[in-house]
Amino acid sequence: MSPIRQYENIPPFPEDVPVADMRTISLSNLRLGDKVTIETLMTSCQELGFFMLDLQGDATGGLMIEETGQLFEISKALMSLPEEEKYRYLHDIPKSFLGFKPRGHAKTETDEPDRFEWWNIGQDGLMGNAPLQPVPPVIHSHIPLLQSFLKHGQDIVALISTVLASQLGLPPDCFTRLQAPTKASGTVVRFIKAFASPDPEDLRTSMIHHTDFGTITLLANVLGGLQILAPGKDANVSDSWLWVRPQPGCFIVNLGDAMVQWTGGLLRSNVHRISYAPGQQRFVDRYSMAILVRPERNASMKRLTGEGIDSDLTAWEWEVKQAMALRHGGAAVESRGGKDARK
Ligand SMILES: O=C(O)CCC(=O)C(=O)O
Ligand SMILES: [Fe+2]
Repeated sequence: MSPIRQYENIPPFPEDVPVADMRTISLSNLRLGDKVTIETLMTSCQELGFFMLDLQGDATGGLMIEETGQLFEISKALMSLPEEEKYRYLHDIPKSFLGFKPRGHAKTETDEPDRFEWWNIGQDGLMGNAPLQPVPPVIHSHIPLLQSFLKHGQDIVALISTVLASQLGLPPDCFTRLQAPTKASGTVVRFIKAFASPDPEDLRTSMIHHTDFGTITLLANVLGGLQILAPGKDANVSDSWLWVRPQPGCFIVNLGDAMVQWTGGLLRSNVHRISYAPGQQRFVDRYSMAILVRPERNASMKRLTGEGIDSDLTAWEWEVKQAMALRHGGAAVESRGGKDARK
């Protein structure tokens, strides 16, 4: 999503790039149980695994629009800290994914260094499930804001999870009870800075193609740069990648691999990446922010419906395995689950 004022004073998203045809779901209509909205949600989660969630007109959504605007400012201050200060909060993979990931610590698909930084703030510390991770003062002074943003996000994720479970004929709480915010998990609030790409000779990817490995991701961005792999297309062909046009007042929502696993492939997690931003936007640093919800650490990854192979791993074991593949450039280039769009 993006608070409307973030769209001021940035170069425009160009009109002449191929964009993904993403459906927009009204949060307010979803909450009201509107039949068409629910069906659209279900279809989006089966065919693309991505949709736009319009927060406007919903009380919680409105608060999140405000909070996102404030958090973007905090993210800029955070990422502008001196390098040596940021390194004091370096993540400790695979023991912990929390904290700062410097530029170049992962690879792109061409085996070159990535060009983004992120900073993961764990839900456990924010919820009091665990001591708060070490954070610099710019974050420490805004913990209540982060907590409020996270709680509102949890509310939205629970709503989506419940609707999807019901549509699949499962107990409505079957997903929410595997991702209770009060239980230890790998859920994070993530601040991302993808660096400007002014050099026309160097337009490599910022963040390698991947699928998210949790359940549901809520993403806020303002500049373009996010690309999704068109269903059925080859990741190695550049035409297969579609830009996502950020929409003011909307979150981009996508499903992760845990949802595919639990539903035996009935729902889809789609490959995506951060490319350079399109048009004149590539001359500007790009900030994005996400809540990446993961199952509880000890949640079973056993299938709840559908067909396919069960997993005996716990959610935490599963995530570590996937994160290591991502770090070494061996990330999945295939979307998982779902069904092809009707022609
Ligand atoms: O910043 C973005 O647009 C996408 C980030 C992303 O895919 C991730 O953090 O998993
Ligand atoms: Fe992602």
